[in-house]
Amino acid sequence: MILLKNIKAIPMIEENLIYENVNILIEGNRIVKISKDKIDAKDAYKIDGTCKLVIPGLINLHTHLGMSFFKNIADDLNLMDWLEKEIWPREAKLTPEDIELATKYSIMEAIKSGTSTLVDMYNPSSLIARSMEEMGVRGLVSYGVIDNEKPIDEKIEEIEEAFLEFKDSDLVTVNPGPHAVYTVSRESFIKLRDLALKLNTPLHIHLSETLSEVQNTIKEFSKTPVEYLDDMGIFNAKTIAAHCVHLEDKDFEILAKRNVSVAHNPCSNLKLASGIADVQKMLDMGINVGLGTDSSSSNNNLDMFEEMKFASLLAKVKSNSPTSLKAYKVLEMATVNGARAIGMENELGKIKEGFLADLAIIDLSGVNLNPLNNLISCLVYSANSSNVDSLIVNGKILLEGGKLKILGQDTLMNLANKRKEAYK
Ligand SMILES: N[C@@H](CCSC[C@H]1O[C@@H](n2cnc3c(=O)[nH]cnc32)[C@H](O)[C@@H]1O)C(=O)O
Ligand SMILES: [Zn+2]
Repeated sequence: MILLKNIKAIPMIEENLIYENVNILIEGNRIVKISKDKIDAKDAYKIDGTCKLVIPGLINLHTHLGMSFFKNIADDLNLMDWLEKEIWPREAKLTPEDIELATKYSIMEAIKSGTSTLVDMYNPSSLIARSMEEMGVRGLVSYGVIDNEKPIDEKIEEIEEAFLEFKDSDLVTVNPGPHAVYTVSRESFIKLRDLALKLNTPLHIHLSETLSEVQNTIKEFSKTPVEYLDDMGIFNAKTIAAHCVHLEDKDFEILAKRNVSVAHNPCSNLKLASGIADVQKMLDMGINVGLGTDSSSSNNNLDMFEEMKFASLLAKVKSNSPTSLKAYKVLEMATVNGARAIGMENELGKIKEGFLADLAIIDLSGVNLNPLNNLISCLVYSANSSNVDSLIVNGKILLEGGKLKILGQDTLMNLANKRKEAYK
């Protein structure tokens, strides 16, 4: 049992609602009681909430955890130059041991920035899922598929095996992740969709990220990437589509009608000069939009606070209106909407009795956060990951007082700095 005592909370159950002073009891992996009155729980581990704020753990809806060795070595390029000239040749050399180390490094970075759930796209899935379990975070582990020499049927077998291996896991689910329309054939797309339907998992893809992706697809198939996938029935599976930067009006309509969730990655889109997604329009049309960082090689960190601020500021410029994407809406993207995208909206993304105990605690004493006025604005416009004090995932404390409770931070950092040399 864990008891958070006298803490401020943003429960994300009603716009702008703040609990000024509450007690929250966690039993097992759930929040069991939230009360203004004293909660008696003698045996509980107590966390003093003085000068602290608790929010739902953040949900990073799109990332590639295995890419942390490539941070800050392939900057200032557009997507295809970055992938083809710099990233794919290096990824071809990555050993499974190094993918594990890079993944754990990224998970550490995520934990320290208040992220409790990660939606990843990489492989091998069983290794990534195991790394998430070992470090205690929640995740959707999408097996990234790019068509190559390895037959698609073999990959499908691997995905199914990994899915079954983690079927009973409290933390992770394995699912298919066809990379994009320019790397995956029609036949593979359909097989991976059928697999997602069979396993009852989401499908995770990159979609309409750059103008050239859209132009090439129109040239080849006389359809936008969104239309091309829709005509194939891909969105029959519950889809998480990363980016959606270049959409035509009919594309917005298709995404809304087919209940596709979008993972918005503002920093990566800016850094690769892909463009600015029209998030306000998506939200206005009822499209579920969450927030992701993409990898730490195109971002170049996994700080969801930075991502929230960029999302809000960019939406204002994009729609030429400062009232676009107000702070509370961005916070929703990083919590409630992320939970909806992975089908967990009834137990994740809010601070509510019965919900899973995934909570991030912010230390409100930071100089950058004070003088303290509106707590919601403070989180989105003033905070960064260094203000994260603690993280609880599935009822377990992973970070406390800014310190990792599990794997040694120094050990991971030293190992990663040594191994990165192999990929320069
Ligand atoms: N190499 C794997 C597939 C990995 S899927 C994930 C892929 O997405 C790539 N990636 C990372 N960020 C982006 C992005 O923003 N757009 C498109 N691809 C990306 C990443 O480099 C990686 O190759 C295989 O075929 O077995
Ligand atoms: Zn990506």
